[in-house]
Amino acid sequence: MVSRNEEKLNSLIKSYLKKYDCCISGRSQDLWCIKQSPLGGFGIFATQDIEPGELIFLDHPVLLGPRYLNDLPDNCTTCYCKVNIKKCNNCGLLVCESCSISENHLKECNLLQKLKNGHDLLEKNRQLTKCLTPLRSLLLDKEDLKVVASLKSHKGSQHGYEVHTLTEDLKLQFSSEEKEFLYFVCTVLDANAYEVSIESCDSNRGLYPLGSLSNHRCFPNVFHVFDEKHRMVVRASVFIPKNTELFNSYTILLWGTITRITHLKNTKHFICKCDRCKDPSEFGTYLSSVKCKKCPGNLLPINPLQNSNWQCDTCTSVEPLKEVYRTLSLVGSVLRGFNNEFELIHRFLTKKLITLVPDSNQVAVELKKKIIWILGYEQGYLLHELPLELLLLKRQFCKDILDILIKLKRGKCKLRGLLCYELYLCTEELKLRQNFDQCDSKIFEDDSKANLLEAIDILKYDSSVSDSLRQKINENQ
Ligand SMILES: C[S@@+](CC[C@H](N)C(=O)[O-])C[C@H]1O[C@@H](n2cnc3c(N)ncnc32)[C@H](O)[C@@H]1O
Repeated sequence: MVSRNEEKLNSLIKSYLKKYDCCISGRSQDLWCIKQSPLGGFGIFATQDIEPGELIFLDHPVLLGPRYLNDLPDNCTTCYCKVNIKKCNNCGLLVCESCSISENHLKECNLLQKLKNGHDLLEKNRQLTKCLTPLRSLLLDKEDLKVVASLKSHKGSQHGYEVHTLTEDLKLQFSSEEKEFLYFVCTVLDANAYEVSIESCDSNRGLYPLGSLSNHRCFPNVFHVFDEKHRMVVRASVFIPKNTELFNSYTILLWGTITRITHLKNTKHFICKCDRCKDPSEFGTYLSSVKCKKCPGNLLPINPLQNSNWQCDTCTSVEPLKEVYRTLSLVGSVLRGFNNEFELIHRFLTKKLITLVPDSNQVAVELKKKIIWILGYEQGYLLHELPLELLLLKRQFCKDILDILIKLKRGKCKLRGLLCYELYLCTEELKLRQNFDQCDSKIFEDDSKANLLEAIDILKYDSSVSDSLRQKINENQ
């Protein structure tokens, strides 16, 4: 990483965004600036009061490509589509018919011809694809290289495994400078890259230079989606007063504190000490809580930032941390075993899980999310086929999770948008089936409209929404 200061970083990032047409039209001044953060390093700050939902910045990926996964889907490595995909006869990368002769693919193909040094890549194309994102850095121009060099990188032997795959498994030949640079890029990607959903699939990662400068808080004040040009669209979740730092979240919002802290420590190498992490009940959500064995109360950590014992919020009895971990890892391991089997999930949730953890525990929430997207989508459970009680169950689970988002002070975010849309679909289906008296029907009508408008507002720039929601968004423009 090159030496950084506020002035250099602001000017570098602003000219980068201008080069890629990411300036927001009609605005005389940016709503953000980069400053030293009290958390260490740099962060992004509001230059004026920002209203909920306001567009704060657009960002272009300086690097974009597949994540390092063994089960990558068969998408075109250039445009990410799934139509007419074939293996390139020269480099082995999967490309669609039109991209096979595109400038972008040909540049990558030529680079690989140079690097492969007589070795055959055709049979190893899956290994190659998962290393493609850092490899693409060898094709960046000088200005973009400067941008990458200005970003934070991680140290440690757990980073840079892609270089090992490229040199040892694929036998690609790099100069020592290229190898060192590739290693650096991998450590920058690990510190900063975002998971990007393209074609409804989350197996891509993108390095967004301005997005990379936002620090983490477990109750973020901004949210982002990716548009059809793969730009990151960052908006305010809540009202953000002038000079406040803008925070993203590097974890899944509905994870409990233990899971978030472990994830942040292992992947981003810091301990978050935000108000949510410090609060035993996580703003009253009880996301990581377990049931007390002695009374109907819930156990909470005495000090969530230390390995403290847990105490019941009702009878005050104390349980050793080891025992709580045992319950949490038991219920967590069951979660991984479920596919989209409604009956099994529902039985486990209502008969077993509920005896071990409160119904807002992160595992219960994860199962409720699974159920919300089985009911209405899986064969045998399409919306019009659902018995009334399952339609009401889906609706209730949407409301339960929306309540948790409110307690977490999350404001607008992608999950809220998706849940509001599911609630809208449930209410429309209920309207079709039931005879309400006039008053009920008015409440239903207002509710349904408000949910649809909220979903449209939150997800209007998101290229990964379903066709039916996209149609509603287009009708509303
Ligand atoms: C994506 S970068 C964020 C920008 C970074 N602060 C910089 O100066 O470039 C991620 C790194 O920022 C730091 N960071 C982010 N959020 C933090 C927080 N809440 N507390 C402490 N450090 C944090 C950690 O070092 C983390 O690995």
